[in-house]
Amino acid sequence: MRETAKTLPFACDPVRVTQDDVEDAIRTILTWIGEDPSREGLSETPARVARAYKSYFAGYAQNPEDYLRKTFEETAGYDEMVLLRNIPFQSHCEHHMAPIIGRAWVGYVPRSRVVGISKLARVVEAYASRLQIQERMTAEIANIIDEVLQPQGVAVVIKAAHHCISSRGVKKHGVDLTTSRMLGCFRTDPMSRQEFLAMVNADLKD
Ligand SMILES: Nc1nc2c(ncn2[C@@H]2O[C@H](COP(=O)(O)OP(=O)(O)OP(=O)(O)O)[C@@H](O)[C@H]2O)c(=O)[nH]1
Ligand SMILES: [Zn+2]
Repeated sequence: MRETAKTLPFACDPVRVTQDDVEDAIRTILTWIGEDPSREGLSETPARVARAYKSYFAGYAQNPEDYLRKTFEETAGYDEMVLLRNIPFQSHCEHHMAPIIGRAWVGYVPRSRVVGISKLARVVEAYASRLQIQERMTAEIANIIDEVLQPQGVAVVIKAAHHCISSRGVKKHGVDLTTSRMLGCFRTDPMSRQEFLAMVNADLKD
């Protein structure tokens, strides 16, 4: 019987997949596209690709919740919107493993505690460093901030270009996908929503 991902001994157990297994898989792909994996220029490529994948998908080893655990309460009662704008990210689509290159806007209205602003970007980074569809990534970022910080509201907008529709398939360049998730006051209060979207739109005009 031909070995498939299901019959291989390491199936579904990432701990048992070795660097050698990954390099073999890359050599298989190189052969399949018509290359000679043993030629000089490609001899180190399987190891490089394995390292690159570790980096692209570092988010599987991260728990985004952890980034939001440390909060600051001495805010003098600050209860207006906190908005981190234009957060660049790169991800990969789960259908083609092709790059998704985009920007995120993450806003929230604190109840009593605020989080270090770098942590909002770290949450984006952790979810982006996994195979994604943009809708899920958008929801995951908003949901985790809502769960851990329990703010008055959370709003997330993501605008991204999907290379799977530009470099292959339908081959449409210059097309972006915009997604948003509004929770709490951003969902129920049109003024909060408008204030947030006005800032996003101002950035999108730049
Ligand atoms: N909703 C959504 N779709 C995505 C995202 N990234 C990629 N896709 C789409 O996922 C779909 C996968 O569709 P399939 O028909 O199974 O794959 P395919 O035959 O490669 O499709 P084509 O890209 O049209 O060639 C494609 O329409 C992609 O454009 C995303 O973040 N969200
Ligand atoms: Zn895709």
